[in-house]
Amino acid sequence: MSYLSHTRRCTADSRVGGASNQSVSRRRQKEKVVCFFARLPWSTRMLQDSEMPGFFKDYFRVIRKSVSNDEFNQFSKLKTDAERVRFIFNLPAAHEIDIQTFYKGKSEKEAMEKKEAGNKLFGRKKNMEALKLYSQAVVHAPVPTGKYWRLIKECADPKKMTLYAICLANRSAALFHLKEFYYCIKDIDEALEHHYPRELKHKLYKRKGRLLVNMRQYVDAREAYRQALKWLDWAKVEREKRIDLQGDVQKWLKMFEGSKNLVNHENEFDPSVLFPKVPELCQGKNEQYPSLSKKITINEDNSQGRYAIAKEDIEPGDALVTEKPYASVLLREEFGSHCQNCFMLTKAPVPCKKCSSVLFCSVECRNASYFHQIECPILDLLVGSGMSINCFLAFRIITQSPISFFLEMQDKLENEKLKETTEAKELYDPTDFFRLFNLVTHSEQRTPEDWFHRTCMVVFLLKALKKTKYFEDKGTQINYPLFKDKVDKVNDVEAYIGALLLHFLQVVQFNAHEVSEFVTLTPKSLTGAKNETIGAAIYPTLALFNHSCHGAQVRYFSGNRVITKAIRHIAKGEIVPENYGQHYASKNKSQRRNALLDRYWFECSCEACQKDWPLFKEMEHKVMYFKCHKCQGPLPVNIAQTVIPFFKCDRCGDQTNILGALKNLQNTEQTFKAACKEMETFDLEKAESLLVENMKQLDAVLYPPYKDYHLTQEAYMRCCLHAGNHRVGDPKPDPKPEES
Ligand SMILES: C[S@@+](CC[C@H](N)C(=O)[O-])C[C@H]1O[C@@H](n2cnc3c(N)ncnc32)[C@H](O)[C@@H]1O
Repeated sequence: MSYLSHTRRCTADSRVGGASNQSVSRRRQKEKVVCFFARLPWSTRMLQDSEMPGFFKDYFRVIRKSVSNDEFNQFSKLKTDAERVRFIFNLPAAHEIDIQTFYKGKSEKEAMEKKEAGNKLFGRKKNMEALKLYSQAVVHAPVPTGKYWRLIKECADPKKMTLYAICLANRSAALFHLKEFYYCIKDIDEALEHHYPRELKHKLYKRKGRLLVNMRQYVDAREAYRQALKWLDWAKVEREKRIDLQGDVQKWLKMFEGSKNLVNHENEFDPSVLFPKVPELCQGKNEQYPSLSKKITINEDNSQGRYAIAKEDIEPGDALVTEKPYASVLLREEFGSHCQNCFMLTKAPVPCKKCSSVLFCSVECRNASYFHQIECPILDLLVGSGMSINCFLAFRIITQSPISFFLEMQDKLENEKLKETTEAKELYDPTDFFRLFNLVTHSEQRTPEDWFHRTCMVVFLLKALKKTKYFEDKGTQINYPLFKDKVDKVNDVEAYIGALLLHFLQVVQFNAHEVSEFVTLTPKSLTGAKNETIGAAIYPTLALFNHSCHGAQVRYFSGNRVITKAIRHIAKGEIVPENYGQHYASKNKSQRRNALLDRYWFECSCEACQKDWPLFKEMEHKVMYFKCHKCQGPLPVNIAQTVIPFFKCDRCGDQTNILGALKNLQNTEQTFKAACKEMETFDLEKAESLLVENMKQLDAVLYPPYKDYHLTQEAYMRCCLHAGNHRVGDPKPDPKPEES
């Protein structure tokens, strides 16, 4: 369900993420076996989504063509990001496109129509349907900002001024009947803050009073009834009716006055329950890396950079990471249904005050979204450029903080000792800008063409940013001339922001993650369920995990917060890897290694690559690797030819009788069957714990790869995904498979 009636139309030709999603689904079609590991689905090297229309392609071509070989040589010798930005900015060709701002503004007409349609359904007690229409009305209604008297003076149309509040109030009535009390109160408060007609206010306060009584918030309820009584003086009703209404309210007030110790009981309604539960980290928070479990720490070496390792044995099911993103961006096609700030599905959306292009789940999320105040007038321009979601993410890192924030950082960033100040032993705070800044960029390996392409994108983004109020922050104007109207000039502050953008375009290339939501066809079945991408985000601690084609964690989300849990045993001292979308069971070694080299610029040498593990469909299990009872070393056993159950370990020389292990394997079968039953009856918590037990049983006996372990992991991951962001509905359709 989208509350933005024109979002879908608009996405057909100018989506940020639509085409990316197509490529995800396409990949999934091919990877029927493992589909929950994907890191960033869109090509992380590309600045523009290759499948998307958009003018950036042409913009880049024009600039590149305008540069002579000599000029390009000059560019390739530049050393700093700011120099590169200035170079491209000073090219006349960079100013050949005219950047226009454009608000997808409010529509009084549309709001009125939706409200009227909602009223009809509400009158027929179709509250759910009415709620949807009222929500659309709320999104399209002009939001009066500023003081009432000022708006009157400016001759604002009084009807226009109250429309937003009336739509909210109507929606609150539908929410009341749907017993969605939390959202109902939120709507009432928002309506009262936005010029709800004073002659009707008594009704809203009375509704609020009833709700608060329901929620056992008696002190607040008394205040709401007092307000109702006060505003009844303005009600346009016959005298008798007024007396009636007053009597009703006074009855409640008397009841409150009469009761001793009137209190607000503990509010059962905690808004955090709206989010999927975030588990406690296994053994609690790591003191140095608060997003990690105590069982993990971060190491560093010359060949692999930083990576996570196990400080002690990790078992399947252990919660290893929970982290809020430093920045996140919702896919364009989710704009009509999810909150821009926290990515939650919105039940009663709150719109931007100026445009009707985006939604928030609450006033709090709207207030927390400084980035949208900046991006609002250029959102369609950015979308129309066809830039990838990665570029959007780099841009968001800038737009989510005011310019003053970056100016304060400037000296520190230029300080050569930056690395030292953020190194070892110190707290690794994922909200710290410097931690983000220090993520991998591989700048030293970039080609001049790569720098040129990236810098053109930066110049486009900078030109767009200059069209907003971003650079109008006080500090900038004092120290630097504002070139707001001079579109082809860049001052020091703008060049500095451009340099940061160039840096973060590189950071997101290697460190961004997709954010997903699990879509089930019905509320109580996982059959046909799919994990779908809804956005992208950057998690400064999770970004420190290196890749292995034999992934060790399932990743799922609560809003835009990431959670990971172990899906296999990892011994103390071993690397705790992530999987960057290249799993051994679904892609062969050369496919994986090529993709990793292409996207992440490293050659994978994980165990699956070194031993060239088979694909899932090719696992035959003639030879299985049992564990030596003494040293845990691998014992290769050819099941078909085995007569004597004793096997000598190559590592320690001891003999192991595998009969016990074979018996245990039979038990694991029972556990798996029991878990499947629980999944069928939809007791996913029970299923989850049986699957954890099953993984532990298998871990005790055999080394991977083998089918049973993989199937257990898959089932477990589905249970975890269901515990995270979840929607019931039709998954996005898979496009036709790619021609090979
Ligand atoms: C998301 S970062 C991982 C953290 C990174 N190692 C660091 O020092 O910050 C991705 C980069 O890490 C390196 N990397 C990841 N997995 C690797 C692996 N298995 N072997 C070698 N390098 C790896 C690559 O340079 C890759 O571009």
